[in-house]
Formats: sequence, C-alpha cells, structure tokens
Amino acid sequence: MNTTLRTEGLSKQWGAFKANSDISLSFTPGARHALIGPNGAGKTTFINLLTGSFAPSGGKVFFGDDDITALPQHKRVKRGMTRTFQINTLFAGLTVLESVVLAICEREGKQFVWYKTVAQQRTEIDEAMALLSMLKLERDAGTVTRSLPYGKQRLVEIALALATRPKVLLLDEPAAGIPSAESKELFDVIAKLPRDVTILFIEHDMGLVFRFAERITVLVGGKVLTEGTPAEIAADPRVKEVYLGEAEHG
Ligand SMILES: Nc1ncnc2c1ncn2[C@@H]1O[C@H](COP(=O)(O)OP(=O)(O)OP(=O)(O)O)[C@@H](O)[C@H]1O
Repeated sequence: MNTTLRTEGLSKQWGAFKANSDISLSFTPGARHALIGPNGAGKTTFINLLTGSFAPSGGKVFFGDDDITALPQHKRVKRGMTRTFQINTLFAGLTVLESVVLAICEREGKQFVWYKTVAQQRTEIDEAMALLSMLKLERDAGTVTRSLPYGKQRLVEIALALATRPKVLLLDEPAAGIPSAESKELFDVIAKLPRDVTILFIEHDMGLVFRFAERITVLVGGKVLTEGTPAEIAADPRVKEVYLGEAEHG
C-alpha cells in the first residue's frame, strides 16, 4: 500500500513503564486520521516519536520509503512532517502576517529582515496572504497574534505549520481550551485543507472526531486496541467499554 508515514513496532519506555508498545500504523496520502484513547493512553508520546521529540526504545518510523527513525526533528520538518508550533513561546509579539512571513523565510533559509520594504518581500507576503485566506484569517493579518481569540490563535499555529509545506500535519488536540463554537469553526477550516496534506490528529471531543476523521485508531495503555472507519469504531463494543469505563471513573 502507498503510505506517507508508517511505524513498525514503535515503542517508548521509561524505566519499567511502557508508554507505547509495539505500535505499527500506516497513514495513506491525504488521510484524515484521528488518534483517540483515554487519558494517558500514549497518544502524545506517539506523536513525539513521529516528530523525533522522543527517541524510541524500539521500532522504526518510515516517511514514504525512507527510514527516518534516527533523523533529528528539524530534518523531519524539512522532509515534510510538521506539528503545530506554540505561538505563545515563538511569535508572541508579532502580527499574524509577520509570523507567517517569518515561517516562510525560515523554510526558504532566508533572513527575515524587518526593515525590508513590502516590495522586497512581495513573494513571501503573497504566499502568506494566500495561506491566511485559505484559513479565513486574511482580515486578521495585521493583528498581533496573541490578541486574537484562542480559536484563531490555533488557526495561526496551523498557518505556521503549513508554511513549512508539510506532507504530514500532526495536530495534538487543536481544539483544546477553546469554546465549542470556535472549535467547530476550527475543524471546518481544517476539513478544507488541501488533500495533498495528510492529517493525523489527537482529539478528545468525539463529536469533532466522528465528523472529521475518515479513519480512527484507538490507543489504550500504550497499545493499539483497534483501527477502522468511524462507523466501525462506533460499533466496536471494546471501544465503548473503554470510554464507558473512563466515564464511570471520571
Ligand atoms: N517524559 C516522560 N517521562 C515519563 N513518563 C512520561 C513522559 N511523557 C509521558 N509520560 C507518561 O506516559 C503516559 C502516556 O502519556 P501521553 O501524554 O502520551 O498520553 P496521552 O494519551 O496523550 O494522554 P492525554 O490524553 O491525557 O494527553 C502517561 O502515563 C505519562 O505520564
């Protein structure tokens, strides 16, 4: 099968604790794939292994046909695997447009020169504006990012990730901490992203998961419980049991 991203027996262990055990998953080009599971199931650990933030204790990561298990994080980004940036730490004082132009310059290996005239940075500005318009942020281009509502800040994070021209976009709870009306809007925009971008996302809101995902993997206790279409997952009694058990304990 043609895959953009694939893991083989991926594992992560801290001492005796296995956060990810023997995870073998494949993501096809253009996938809209959700990773779900109860708290502590190992979802973020898995994303961290994909991006290279964590070194695995065992197993491999393939990007296309290439084994990238030993590749450092920034080289994975260059190959086209990107997760969302944290604006709060990176681009706090900049406007939305400045932030995206900066991310594009970074990709191009160009220096972002603040005093350059608009004409000198026309190409980057045009590309940034096209990205902002795709994300319905063009009216916010001149606003300082941190003064935007949280839902829009999440969209700027996605714009910054898209500025790297990813083949795979990893979203770790993009709707966390934002009001539900805004999170629906956020996912409506994510749903319209170009199909050449494969999207793997972690999300706790099952309404959003079932509306947006075309495939779902359920992790429990660091292992894959099951994978399937939303209909298959919704009908799986083991999945219901996991979530019902969680609800009873919560
Ligand atoms: N750096 C670390 N050192 C030790 N244990 C860790 C580390 N990072 C994560 N863990 C543990 O690994 C387990 C899985 O964590 P992870 O964040 O991957 O789960 P998750 O499914 O993303 O959870 P949530 O939905 O709550 O975000 C947790 O028990 C966590 O405490």
